[in-house]
Amino acid sequence: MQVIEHISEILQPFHKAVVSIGNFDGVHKGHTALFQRVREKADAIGGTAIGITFDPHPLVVIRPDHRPPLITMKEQKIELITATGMLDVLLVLPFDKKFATIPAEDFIRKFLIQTIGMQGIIVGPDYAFGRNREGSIELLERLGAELDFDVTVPQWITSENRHERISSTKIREVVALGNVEAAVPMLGRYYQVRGRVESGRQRGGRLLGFPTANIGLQDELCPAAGVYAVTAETHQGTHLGVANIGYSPTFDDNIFTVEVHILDFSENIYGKQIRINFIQRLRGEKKFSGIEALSQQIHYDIEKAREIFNQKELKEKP
Ligand SMILES: Cc1cc2nc3c(=O)[nH]c(=O)nc-3n(C[C@H](O)[C@H](O)[C@H](O)COP(=O)(O)O)c2cc1C
Ligand SMILES: Nc1ncnc2c1ncn2[C@@H]1O[C@H](COP(=O)(O)OP(=O)(O)OP(=O)(O)O)[C@@H](O)[C@H]1O
Repeated sequence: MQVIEHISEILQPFHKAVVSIGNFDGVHKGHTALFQRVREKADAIGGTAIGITFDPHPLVVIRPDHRPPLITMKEQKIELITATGMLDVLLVLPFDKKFATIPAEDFIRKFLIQTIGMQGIIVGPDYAFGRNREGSIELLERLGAELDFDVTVPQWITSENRHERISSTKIREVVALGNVEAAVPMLGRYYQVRGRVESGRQRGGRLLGFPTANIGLQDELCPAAGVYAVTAETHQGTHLGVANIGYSPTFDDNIFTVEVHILDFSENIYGKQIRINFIQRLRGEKKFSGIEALSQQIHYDIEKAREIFNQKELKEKP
């Protein structure tokens, strides 16, 4: 899949472009179903399957106070879309204030038709884009009749054990509440955060007997404070672990951290990028009477996490 991040890189329209447009935050099962339809339609007409997304997320520019925490940062989003194997091209359009003022009709005529060469578009049932959400399905259908492109609106994709439709919003809600398990059927994978290992307060190893890698997050969605069974991906592979998110109330410094104790692991990974996959929430954070009580509880947490891993046979990368 070719990834294009600047419009100037598009030198001529694509051959019979079939496109889908969206933020695609999380690249959830609803999004992958759309990509599948784009692939099928492109194959049917011998065309090019194209995804169009934006960077940063439009709300960061339009309503920064309402910007959602992201399920996937740009790098992971591109990786996941690539991994679907369904698209030929992904356009990641730089989104800024000027871009936000383009009327939807101009965007369709000048960009989608003239620049991209669009012959078909596939969007979900509520989709609308552009200034004031003018780029509605009705507008697409009207211009499709005039300019000769097809508009396909598939049914909502709902998750197997829930009756509501899958959406980035719903995934953010459940993860923010710590219900990371509920995100799995919607994402088709575990919820993951990525970050660089920063130095912590040096208490974990020395005082508690459980060294932890502290992770610096950027704009990603952080699961609710608490303790989780996780896997951690390092340069050495995938390991089992227990993560703690919160303020470590047993100590009084009141600093928010995301940290993971990787089981059976003693490498120095300061400064390295790691990825944490959230399998299950074990409990909320608690204030303990002292270091010994906390340390004992972490032993129990690890036992519980090992049981969960064994049940799920999660020795390898999920
Ligand atoms: C699995 C696990 C569970 C934890 N649970 C709690 C907790 O319930 N309450 C608490 O105050 N700290 C908890 N901690 C955080 C420790 O207090 C923290 O790891 C310690 O302060 C070390 O911090 P440092 O890595 O910055 O040195 C937990 C840590 C881990 C790894
Ligand atoms: N469950 C779904 N089934 C089918 N299409 C979907 C589904 N969810 C989103 N889409 C479609 O995917 C495209 C991208 O949508 P978008 O990035 O806004 O995702 P979203 O999950 O609706 O996000 P949000 O919850 O933040 O609005 C749109 O055409 C949208 O209608």
